[in-house]
Amino acid sequence: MNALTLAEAAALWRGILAHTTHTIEYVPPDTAWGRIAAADICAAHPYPPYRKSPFDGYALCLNGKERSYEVVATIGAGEHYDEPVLPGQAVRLMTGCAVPRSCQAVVMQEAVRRQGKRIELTTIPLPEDNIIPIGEECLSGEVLLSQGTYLTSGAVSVAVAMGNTAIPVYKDVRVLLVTSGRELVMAGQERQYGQIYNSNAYLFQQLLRNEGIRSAAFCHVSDAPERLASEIERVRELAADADLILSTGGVSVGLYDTMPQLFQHLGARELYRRIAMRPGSASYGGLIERKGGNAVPVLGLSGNPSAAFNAFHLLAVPVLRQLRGEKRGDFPVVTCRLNGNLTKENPVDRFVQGRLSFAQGQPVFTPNHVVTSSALLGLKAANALALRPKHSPPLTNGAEVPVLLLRRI
Ligand SMILES: Nc1nc2c(c(=O)[nH]1)N[C@H]1C(S)=C(S)[C@@H](COP(=O)(O)OP(=O)(O)OC[C@H]3O[C@@H](n4cnc5c(N)ncnc54)[C@H](O)[C@@H]3O)O[C@H]1N2
Ligand code: MOO
Repeated sequence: MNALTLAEAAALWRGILAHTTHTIEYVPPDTAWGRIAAADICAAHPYPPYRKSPFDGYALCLNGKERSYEVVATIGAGEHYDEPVLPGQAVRLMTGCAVPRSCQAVVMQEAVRRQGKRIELTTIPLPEDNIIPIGEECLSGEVLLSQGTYLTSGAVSVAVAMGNTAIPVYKDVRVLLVTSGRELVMAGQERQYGQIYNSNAYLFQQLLRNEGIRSAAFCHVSDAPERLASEIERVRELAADADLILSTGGVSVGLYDTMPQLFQHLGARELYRRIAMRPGSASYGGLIERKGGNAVPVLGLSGNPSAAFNAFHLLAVPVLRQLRGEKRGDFPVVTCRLNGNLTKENPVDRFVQGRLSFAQGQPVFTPNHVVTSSALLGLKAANALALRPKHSPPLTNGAEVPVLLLRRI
């Protein structure tokens, strides 16, 4: 059986996906969240675009050491006052207002005494005091978000703030998610003895959303031999417009582990059948060539929940990010103090599931209570994987351990 290390599999996918053709489309900002910038997104104007007041107060046309000013106008944010303001005159203005051109400083309203149309300053400001200059944060034409950036809500807000109305993004990747096994029932269905809920379907759908995939096509196959032919046809139809096929379960050596067979019928060329890591070693990789289009990666991940979670992050996320055109898609590695013991032998690379948290400001890794492939309950809080390379020694409480944080930072 063809087993690769995780590094070998990752390099194999990187090489294959380097040939991916990405299509650009322009979308309204409210649909850009989670998409990947398909071009550098630039500022259409400087920021701020005008001399801006950070306070509710008064803009002054300075008049030497004079403390008494005449208030000649009042403006709110969005309004502007274009009449000349003479030395000794002031304009009452609100936070965010454009400071009138002939004013040199702003004073907060708390720093003046107002009487009728006049104000009395408690201190005399210097020129440019309390005025945010044009272009303090960026100049017109500056690159705000480079091509390949994952668009967070903050990134989208910046693009909008800087005058971008149509956001260039890569056409989204269509994912087909397949689960397998007669023992599985969906939430809300009646569970018979010997059956369990199809929790991976819900796990993967949300993990895909975290990656910006709003909705994935979903299909469950029973793994019953007598249904294989019809199920292959059903998956074939759904797979016709998929850019990535992701499955969980049915990839090991059991009699009913029929996913590799199913993938073969879809025209997949097998790349590997096993990854030298724990958990998640039961893992299929394949590729379906498409005439005139990108080849479709097929990732058949283990059905065991913990193994599936690990393999999703370690194998599927890098593939998905590259397919979507994201640059810099790696998870960060954080050196943590171990809160617990990692005593298992490591005959192959091991990725121990657990939670990264902080104690007195220092990162701490707490392994899940049960760390087998089939473990389930640790998933409720797992956000990290401790890296235990092949042949690395056991670690005890308090030791330093490198940890992959399964989050974008
Ligand atoms: N004789 C051998 N048996 C097994 C081997 C082996 O090398 N020789 N490998 C073991 C390893 S390691 C793993 S991991 C599992 C992987 O099995 P599959 O990926 O084929 O998955 P299934 O057999 O379909 O299911 C395994 C386990 O997970 C449960 N499952 C499956 N799908 C879901 C789902 N969508 N939601 C929740 N739980 C799911 C399933 O009921 C099984 O309990 O094989 C070992 N066996
Ligand atoms: O593939 Mo299994 O998850 O190694 O444990």
